[in-house]
Amino acid sequence: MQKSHTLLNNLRIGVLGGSFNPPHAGHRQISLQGMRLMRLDFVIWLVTPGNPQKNSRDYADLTTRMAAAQACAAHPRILISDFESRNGLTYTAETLDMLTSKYASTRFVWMMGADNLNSFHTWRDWQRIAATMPIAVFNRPGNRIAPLTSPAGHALARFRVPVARAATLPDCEAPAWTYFPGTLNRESSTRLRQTQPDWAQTAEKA
Ligand SMILES: Nc1ncnc2c1ncn2[C@@H]1O[C@H](COP(=O)(O)OP(=O)(O)OP(=O)(O)O)[C@@H](O)[C@H]1O
Ligand SMILES: O=C(O)c1ccc[n+]([C@@H]2O[C@H](COP(=O)([O-])O)[C@@H](O)[C@H]2O)c1
Repeated sequence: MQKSHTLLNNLRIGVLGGSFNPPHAGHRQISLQGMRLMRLDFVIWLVTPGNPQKNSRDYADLTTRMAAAQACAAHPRILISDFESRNGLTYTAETLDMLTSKYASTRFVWMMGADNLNSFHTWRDWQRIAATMPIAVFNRPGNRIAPLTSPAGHALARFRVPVARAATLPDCEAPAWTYFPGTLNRESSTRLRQTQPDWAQTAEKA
């Protein structure tokens, strides 16, 4: 009992926050890539009740996005969570504070696409986020160079851990981050909303 409890406490978990409106192959691909290269036990898709910088009236409801995420992930080590809505959270800084205080011995890594590193300096308390847990940034078409020279990329440059040492990232003291140039996935929720405008109704019926 004691042994399995200790094992649980030392899990390595990637946290991929997102709107998932709808979820897609790009989310799955970076989750599997992150899992493999950082030796993560699990990746949690943290389905946001609403990105504080987006208009949540444009979203499908949380239950629909969660169900679609479950169907899209279809992987025993990708977990879908409504942690933010259950705890009345929308800002990532607050979410990560609560996660790290609730699960003090879990090694968390915040995961995001390169487009979000470009705008990271506009997030509330972004420096506190960077000081809370290591960050994994995944390349995305159209974002090859800009993220590294973005205000946050620039400010955090000296804390960058080379991708060759990505397996150590979950063990690093924050701030620490790795940029994964890896396989690019062109999928986006924006494109899917255009090509499959009735995706939410389909997900609700499934
Ligand atoms: N194809 C992709 N490659 C790398 N990262 C991605 C990709 N798609 C999404 N992400 C990242 O996954 C996280 C959640 O993304 P989100 O749910 O907003 O999907 P999205 O495709 O970016 O949506 P939208 O097109 O509506 O902005 C974000 O950090 C985003 O950068
Ligand atoms: O906390 C913030 O200020 C903040 C600003 C923009 C985005 N976020 C979070 O970033 C994650 C990715 O958002 P999105 O909409 O690009 O999927 C999601 O968890 C959002 O809540 C957080």
